[in-house]
Amino acid sequence: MELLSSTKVSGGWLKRYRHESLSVKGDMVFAIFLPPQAESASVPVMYWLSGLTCTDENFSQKAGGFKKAAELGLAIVMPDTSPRGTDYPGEHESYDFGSGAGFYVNATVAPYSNTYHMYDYVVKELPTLVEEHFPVTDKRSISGHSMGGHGALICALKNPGRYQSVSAFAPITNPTQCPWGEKAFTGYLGDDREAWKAWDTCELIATATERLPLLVDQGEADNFLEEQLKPEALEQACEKAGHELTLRRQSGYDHSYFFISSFVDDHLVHHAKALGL
Ligand SMILES: CC(=O)Oc1ccc2c(C)cc(=O)oc2c1
Repeated sequence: MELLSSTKVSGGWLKRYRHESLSVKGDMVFAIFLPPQAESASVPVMYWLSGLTCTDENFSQKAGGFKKAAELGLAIVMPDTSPRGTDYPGEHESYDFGSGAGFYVNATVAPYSNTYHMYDYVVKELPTLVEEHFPVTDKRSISGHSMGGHGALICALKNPGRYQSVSAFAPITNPTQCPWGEKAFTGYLGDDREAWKAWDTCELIATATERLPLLVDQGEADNFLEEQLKPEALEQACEKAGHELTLRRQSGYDHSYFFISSFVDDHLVHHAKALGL
């Protein structure tokens, strides 16, 4: 692992690293915020999954979450949103597919299947690395925004026992039924729509064996609300399965990090409680 930068913030430290990833067969960059408590004890971790076009840096620079995380004694790990450094057909042509748009799935269609294994990376490889090298416990929570909200929800639903809590900001709730999801899943998973269901929150809710309560914030002035995000589909799936959902529709808020920064403290407190802080 190569340390790229180390910055003191809110009494803790924000560090960025580059490392060689086996899951994506190439270098990946991630950031970790270590609260002041990590100087004398191991602390639990919240994984933050960012959305389309983002990198490990968006949460650090725009969410404003480190003051509360420092107060709570919570580490935050922020991975990148896709593998980098390849040049597959279509990889750099649009904001919603390829580079910066890994969708937190394991691609099965060539050439993306060679390296686009963001699910394995964020669920297994990165936590193993983080727990080996930093003063953190194996108590984990997961959250994210938009494409990353979808990622957080599927990672939790597909891995009972792995996370203590899950939350999301404006998540893509039903990717098999919206344009962003249909485009990404076709490119990464192929034409068999049945295979897509293993990566769709609304489908996974029906068969979830663990019933972690979901906390979701959604801005009502979000331009992507009706066509892409579909919170009502999540509401219906949760209602049908008897899965606890706190869906907060926030009046006037859009899809930006201004929205995230307005409610990030609530999510951090939600995770801290579940993590026993
Ligand atoms: C920094 C920032 O604003 O990030 C951002 C902007 C737009 C989007 C969209 C449209 C989708 C998504 O998944 O993430 C995302 C993130």
